[in-house]
Amino acid sequence: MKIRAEEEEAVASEAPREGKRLTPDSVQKVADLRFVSSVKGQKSKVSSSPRSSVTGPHCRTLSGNQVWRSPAVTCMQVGDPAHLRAMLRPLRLLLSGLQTQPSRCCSSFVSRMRYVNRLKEDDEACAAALKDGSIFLFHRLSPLLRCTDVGTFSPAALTCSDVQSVLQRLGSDGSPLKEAVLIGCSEQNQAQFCLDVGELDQAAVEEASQGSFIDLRKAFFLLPAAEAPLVSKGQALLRWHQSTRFCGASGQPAQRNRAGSQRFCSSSSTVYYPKMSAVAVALVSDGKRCLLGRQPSFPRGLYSALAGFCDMGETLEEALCREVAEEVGLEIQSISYSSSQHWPFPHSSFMLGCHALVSPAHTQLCVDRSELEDARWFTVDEITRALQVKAPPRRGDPPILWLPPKHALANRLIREWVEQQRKSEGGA
Ligand SMILES: NC(=O)C1=CN([C@@H]2O[C@H](COP(=O)(O)OP(=O)(O)OC[C@H]3O[C@@H](n4cnc5c(N)ncnc54)[C@H](O)[C@@H]3O)[C@@H](O)[C@H]2O)C=CC1
Repeated sequence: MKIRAEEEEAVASEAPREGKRLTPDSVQKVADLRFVSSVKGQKSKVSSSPRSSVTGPHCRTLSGNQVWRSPAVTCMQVGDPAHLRAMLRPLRLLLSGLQTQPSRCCSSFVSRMRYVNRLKEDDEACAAALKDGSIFLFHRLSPLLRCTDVGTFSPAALTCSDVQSVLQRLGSDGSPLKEAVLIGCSEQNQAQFCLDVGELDQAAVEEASQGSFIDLRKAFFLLPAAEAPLVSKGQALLRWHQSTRFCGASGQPAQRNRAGSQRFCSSSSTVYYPKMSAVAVALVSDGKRCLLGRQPSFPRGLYSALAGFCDMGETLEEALCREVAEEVGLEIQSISYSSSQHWPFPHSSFMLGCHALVSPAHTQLCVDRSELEDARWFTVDEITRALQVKAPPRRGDPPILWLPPKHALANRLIREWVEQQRKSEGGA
């Protein structure tokens, strides 16, 4: 693509350089300028009409915060037979945009994702973004939470200067800030980082930052569903850095990039990226009942969907069929994918959730007691009652069924199954 001199200048003026901060907006402006240039380039190849000129990209909001951008609008002289067509073009584009994927999308979501991607690649831009960003503190992998006015909990988002003053107050020179790891970008276009201050006294940091470090197992379930993934991602990245300081090939220290999205060993030229283990989780049904199992380590009364780590080289379907065969001795007939989740316990897993069907003629369980303490079929009424239970059963309480918490993918699969059963009962 050929960009003319003044456009190159315009692109350069928006492109990040020394002393100029990279923001989601500047990333978008550069993309816009390049886009206009590319349309001009394409136009001159297709048509050389002197009456046509490109004025710039055209935005319109279709829904929510999604802003779909149509190709650049071409201006025509009034009186030109093409004038009417040109005037109707925005309407045609809007209508076609409702039916098909537009050719280009520059929603604020896209800008944020591109911005985060740039920060991962550009150490200087990332260091600058940290100064304006928000930082989530952890102490030995426990996130800092604050209690809100309405009694709920929220991860404490500190500014860089807040963290600097906390560090200074505790006699630190501020160098721990270099260990901050990029986790994303907020909807307010602020880069988000996490930082473990485990070297400092926990109570002193809590006092200085007006929050409490809470173990992730507890924190995860105290937080609203929208905020729990943020702390779980932060913890997963910090844990990965703490356990991947050295190269497995050379034994030499592996250096991290500024964003903390990778580590590199210059001795063996190996790049390391954060890792997750793939786990298949399935809610097995025979069409009328669903199958749940429990491990001896589960809290009293808790039953969950069957799950297992994917073996190297296995597909999701193969892993599910193997796990169900191993754990309860059943053969799966069909699988439908539901959704996925990052699960931080005990270490990062990438959970892939499915619904699985077995033949109603072959539902006899043969439980492998080395894997599961128990597995049972439950009716939709039993599950519906269990979904109403608000607190786990205490010692001495009569035995009741207790289901995984709402943040867990297994809970989602169970709710989806109940909904599906109710629908088919209604349809029957
Ligand atoms: N979010 C959710 O809704 C659910 C999450 N889970 C999670 O899924 C994971 C797997 O579940 P289970 O198999 O029941 O757990 P598990 O912890 O009982 O693991 C079973 C066996 O897999 C092996 N293993 C452990 N880590 C591994 C790894 N990284 N890669 C390969 N093999 C490994 C070990 O031999 C272990 O004994 C657990 O981390 C569990 O917390 C399980 C069910 C629901």
